[in-house]
Amino acid sequence: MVLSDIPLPGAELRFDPHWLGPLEADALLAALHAQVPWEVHRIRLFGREVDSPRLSCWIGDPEARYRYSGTDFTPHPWPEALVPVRERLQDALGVSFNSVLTNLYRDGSDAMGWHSDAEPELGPEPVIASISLGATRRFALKHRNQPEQRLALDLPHGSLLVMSGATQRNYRHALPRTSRPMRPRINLTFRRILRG
Ligand SMILES: O=C(O)CCC(=O)C(=O)O
Ligand SMILES: [Fe+2]
Repeated sequence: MVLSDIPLPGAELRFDPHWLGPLEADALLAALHAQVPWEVHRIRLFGREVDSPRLSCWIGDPEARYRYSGTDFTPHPWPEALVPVRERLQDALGVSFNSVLTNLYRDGSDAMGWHSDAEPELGPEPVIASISLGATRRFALKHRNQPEQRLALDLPHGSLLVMSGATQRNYRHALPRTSRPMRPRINLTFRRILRG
């Protein structure tokens, strides 16, 4: 496992395209597909409540309650398949994570719009560890007020992207939809909720 820095002014990004081996990644994808109680979360869009264009599940320790897109989530318990993944991430990064937001993008029309993970309960400089499984999708970052500062990064099966430092304060990110045929993709964003 090799995490390399990705240079982007005002951000702190580390990336390993092969954090999980292909067989490990296959097994995790299959287990999560089966074990996670996938839900359609409601999000606020231009002042209206709509279904989000993906399936999601909020997982975490019991005290890790979280407000996301205007909704309060009580976490689901950790599925067995995620227990060793959390341990390995914590050992590798020296950070303890008490929750993970899982998203299932069923095909290329499932997506996530521009946002930053800057909720107050994550603290001022959160470490967010993002594992991708399944289809390779393009992840985009753009600076809040310097439009020339932007980055697009393909996130392959088994990859790990770590966002930390001022990344959430300075940048928004998104997972755009695509018209190309896409198999399903699962993304896991491990987080630490500071107050219970
Ligand atoms: O699916 C992705 O790669 C991004 C997910 C994300 O930004 C989030 O869960 O906050
Ligand atoms: Fe995010």
